[in-house]
Amino acid sequence: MTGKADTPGPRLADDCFAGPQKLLRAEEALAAILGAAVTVAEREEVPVEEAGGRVLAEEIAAPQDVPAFDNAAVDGYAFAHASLAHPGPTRLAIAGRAAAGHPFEGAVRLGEAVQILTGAMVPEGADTIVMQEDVETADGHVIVPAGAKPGANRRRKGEDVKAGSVILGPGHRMRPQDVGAAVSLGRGRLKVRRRLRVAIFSTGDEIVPPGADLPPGQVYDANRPILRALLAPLGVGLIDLGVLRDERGRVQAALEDAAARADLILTTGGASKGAEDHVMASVEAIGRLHAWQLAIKPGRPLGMGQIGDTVFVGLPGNPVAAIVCFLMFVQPLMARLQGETWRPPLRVRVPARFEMKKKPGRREYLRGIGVREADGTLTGVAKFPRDGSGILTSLREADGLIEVAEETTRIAEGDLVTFLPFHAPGLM
Ligand SMILES: Nc1nc2c(c(=O)[nH]1)N[C@H]1C(S)=C(S)[C@@H](COP(=O)(O)OP(=O)(O)OC[C@H]3O[C@@H](n4cnc5c(N)ncnc54)[C@H](O)[C@@H]3O)O[C@H]1N2
Ligand code: MOO
Repeated sequence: MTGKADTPGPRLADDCFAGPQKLLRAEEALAAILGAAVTVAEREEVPVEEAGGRVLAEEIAAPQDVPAFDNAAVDGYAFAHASLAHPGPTRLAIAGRAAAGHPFEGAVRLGEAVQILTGAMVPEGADTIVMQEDVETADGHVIVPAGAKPGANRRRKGEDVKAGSVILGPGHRMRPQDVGAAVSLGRGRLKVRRRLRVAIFSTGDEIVPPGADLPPGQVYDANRPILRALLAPLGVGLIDLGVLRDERGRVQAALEDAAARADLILTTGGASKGAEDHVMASVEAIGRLHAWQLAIKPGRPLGMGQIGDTVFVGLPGNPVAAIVCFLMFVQPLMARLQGETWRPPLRVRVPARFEMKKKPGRREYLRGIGVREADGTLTGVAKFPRDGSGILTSLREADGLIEVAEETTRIAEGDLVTFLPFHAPGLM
């Protein structure tokens, strides 16, 4: 089912993440990532029922109008508007019935009406429909009140989609409404990009797998399960290599294995400058590595590299920094690798319900708590009081990130700040 690669040749330019040696601004880092990464996921075909969440790899055009015929928007009576007396009401003879899937055979003549159900084809000769609740019937006749507008309650052929129009294009991640639209155009199968293969593992002599005993000085491997949870909604093929002992030979073998099987390798920890780290050293030995220092907080160190055609990202070890860097840099990278059109996340401007001072030169991602009225209306954003990048509580309590620009040095209560909500609970 997997199509042949449609991106022949090297997938990545050699040394594509080479960047300047100074602190990289967030937008420079993003531009470098978007500029270097190319689509690696081949096309494949899936039944439309399984296309939800997949990245479309073709244009979807309408071969015919949707709806394909004029139909009733309500249960009621269909007739020619020209039949109505002025001023009304008008008594029309009921000539038959049209139900969804069971059209009325024949034409509706002047002075006649046809009983019609929602979704049924509007019979020839009729152009207007009145709701069942608005009429009276007796002796095989319907009494239509005055005031029906011509064309009332009629859904027109092509009013949803016109024949020939292109409704979706390559790079679009299919949402439920897109799946429905594709089906309504007659599609049974869709060309999509195959799932990205993503390998993850954790290293660190202090890292202990979930659920194990915790000796003094050790910490649980929270980052790998965090990465899995971050990757789950993106629908990837996951290669979880677990927690690796911090030993050069093992780490290098794991990286070689991962590079042979995955499009992307994600690790956390050991990303900071000068770290005695086998992961970074191994990537350097068998591929290329650039130790980026980003002008952002949290999340300064970011290892960007490649092993053959496989992209390597070494996220910072502190969990908050790892998550922020995943959201801001890995998601756009994955979009690129999968041929998905990347769009910047939604940024809303809301009044600050906090104040702060900051040094210029660095972009900060504060953890934001939406201030909401009882009905959910957002009226401002508060900041979680503690900023440490090891304080996972800050993200657990947060509804999103507050993005504070590099040049900003002070935020006063009521100033408009940029808020990036994690998601709109309960909606698509
Ligand atoms: N002298 C310097 N020290 C540090 C710098 C620096 O530039 N110079 N940068 C700081 C910043 S900012 C960050 S972020 C961290 C990032 O360091 P690493 O990516 O090298 O990460 P580690 O040192 O390995 O670990 C940091 C922290 O995260 C914990 N960790 C690591 N892996 C996991 C895991 N799988 N699950 C849960 N927690 C994990 C680890 O125990 C450490 O507490 O460096 C600063 N220092
Ligand atoms: O990158 Mo670090 O997040 O500030 O601890």
